[in-house]
Amino acid sequence: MLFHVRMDVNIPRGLPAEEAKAIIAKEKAYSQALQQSGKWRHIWRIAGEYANFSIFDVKDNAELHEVLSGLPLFPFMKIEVKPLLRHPSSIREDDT
Ligand SMILES: O=C(O)C[C@H]1C=CC(=O)O1
Repeated sequence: MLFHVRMDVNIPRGLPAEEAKAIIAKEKAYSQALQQSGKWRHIWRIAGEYANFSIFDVKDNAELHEVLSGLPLFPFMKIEVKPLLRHPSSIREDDT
């Protein structure tokens, strides 16, 4: 199943810089492993915001929840999810 996900990150100002740096490094490794696996299909930065639009390809809602709640930055994120399905006019082979 495909999901469009928006993640807005808000790291509290009080979090020590070294701690924030370590969490961001973990997040990058976690994200890149999921991209390698094919479950995190796309990620784009939203210009001018500490936020991204992503496309996930996972088995079901439960797997999406597991993946998202495992994000090292999860405690500092607002996440919005929209389920996607193939558009009947689509000419692309890879959007299911
Ligand atoms: O920077 C972000 O958008 C938040 C998060 C998502 C992937 C990653 O490496 O960091």
